[in-house]
Amino acid sequence: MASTSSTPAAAPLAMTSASPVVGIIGMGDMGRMYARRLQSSGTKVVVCDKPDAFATLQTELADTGIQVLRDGHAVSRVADLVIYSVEAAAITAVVREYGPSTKIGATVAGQTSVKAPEKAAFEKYLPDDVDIVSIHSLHGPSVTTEGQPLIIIHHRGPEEKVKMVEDVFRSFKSRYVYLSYEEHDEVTANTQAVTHAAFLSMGMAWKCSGKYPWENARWVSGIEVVKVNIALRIYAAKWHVYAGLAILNPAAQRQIQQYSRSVTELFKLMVGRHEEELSKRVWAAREAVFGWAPSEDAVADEDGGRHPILLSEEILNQFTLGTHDPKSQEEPNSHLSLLAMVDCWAALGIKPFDHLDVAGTPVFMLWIGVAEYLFRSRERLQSAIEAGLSDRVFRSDDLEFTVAARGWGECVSFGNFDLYERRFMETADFFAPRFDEATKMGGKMIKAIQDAR
Ligand SMILES: NC(=O)C1=CN([C@@H]2O[C@H](COP(=O)(O)OP(=O)(O)OC[C@H]3O[C@@H](n4cnc5c(N)ncnc54)[C@H](OP(=O)(O)O)[C@@H]3O)[C@@H](O)[C@H]2O)C=CC1
Ligand SMILES: O=C(O)C(=O)Cc1ccc(O)cc1
Repeated sequence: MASTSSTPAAAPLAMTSASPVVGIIGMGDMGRMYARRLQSSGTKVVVCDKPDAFATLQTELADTGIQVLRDGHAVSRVADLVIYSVEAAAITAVVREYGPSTKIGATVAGQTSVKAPEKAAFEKYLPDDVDIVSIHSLHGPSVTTEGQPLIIIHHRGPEEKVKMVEDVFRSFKSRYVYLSYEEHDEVTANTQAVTHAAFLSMGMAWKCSGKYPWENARWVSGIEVVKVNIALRIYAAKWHVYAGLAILNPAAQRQIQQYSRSVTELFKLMVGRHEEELSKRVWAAREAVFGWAPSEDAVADEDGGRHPILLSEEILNQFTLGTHDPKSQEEPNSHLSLLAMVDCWAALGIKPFDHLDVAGTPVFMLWIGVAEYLFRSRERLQSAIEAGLSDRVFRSDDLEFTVAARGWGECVSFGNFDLYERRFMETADFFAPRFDEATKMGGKMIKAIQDAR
């Protein structure tokens, strides 16, 4: 289905008088990042946010060369490529308002993380004489665009419009990935939505336990450091981004509900001490997802190039939390969040490594990395199973995690944005004092894993 281009660093865009004017509607984190990058590559950029933000935006961007216009009508009338970079829940209303003003022959794109509402809005409200070639950068605004996937969706209009979009974004040096609208939502449900569900559940479980994981003597190993930093990185970002891609993506429900089911079922097997059933299920999931038979340890050079080995002990041990010594004895931990993730992938027949190369976000890459790290060693996996069955100290954390995963599953199934915001923000407030530190460490981890690949 997907095809990717591996020539991100092609010749720089030659700017001529015929170069397209790029218009950006929505100057939040992503809109600003796009505007600045495009402007510095020599593209003419016109932007707007809501009309009440006009004056402030004009002052802020006064010396940048980026032209600030009053609203989306003004942007739509002059831009050859219009990019809607607004909240997913707002896309319908915003396109309904400004779409009809789009210049004849222009091309329209959206940055929204979930494409079903965007596609419906474009088809309904854009005039027939404009084309649709949408986009989605699969990374947050603080991550370099270089080498990251940039999805391009050719939905309506001639092939040359795709070329125009490719040329506009050439300076990003991103890796172009070509998908349809539907393929986009399927892939991002498998990669982003379910991954976020796991991290959101971890954060909420820690908050509900009333303790910071880095103050707990058990939170010392490399896997925990990744979990904590990525969870905090997600809670430090904007809730609507995660709510939109979970609630509005028709393909995401199945994954998120399965994750919640996997967590609950594995937890019940642990507390019921159903050793045989639990072991059988975990080892079968390992084989289904990673291809390693239960008797087989997976070491990089025995791996026959089947899957990339992403995280090594050296990489993991570069990162520590608090004053803990990362080399100290690892405490028993069921790693319920990871056992459930692999169980969920197995239950849904998802091959995470196939997605990684097409449309892996940095967060997804780290998540597969730690899952693979736990599962590739038979000893590590066996001790997680044993901890799940017999460790009593950790059980209350696993209970909180199970309740949190069920809660996120329900919240998404209700489609309730207000509830999502409340759950998200209450947890975010608990962790806020550590956001700066966690975001920096999360950034370093992402860089370390990318450099190691
Ligand atoms: N942040 C991320 O990591 C990524 C986000 N995305 C997607 O990109 C889109 C933007 O995300 P992000 O920049 O993070 O979110 P932000 O909330 O930072 O930006 C959205 C901006 O759009 C503005 N806006 C809303 N309605 C209008 C309107 N009628 N006219 C003009 N501007 C309007 C918002 O104003 P106000 O705040 O007043 O509502 C806000 O400034 C989302 O769809 C998101 O899913 C994609 C990739 C990564
Ligand atoms: O990497 C992730 O999953 C993130 O959390 C950052 C992110 C958020 C929204 C997107 O549409 C793309 C990337």
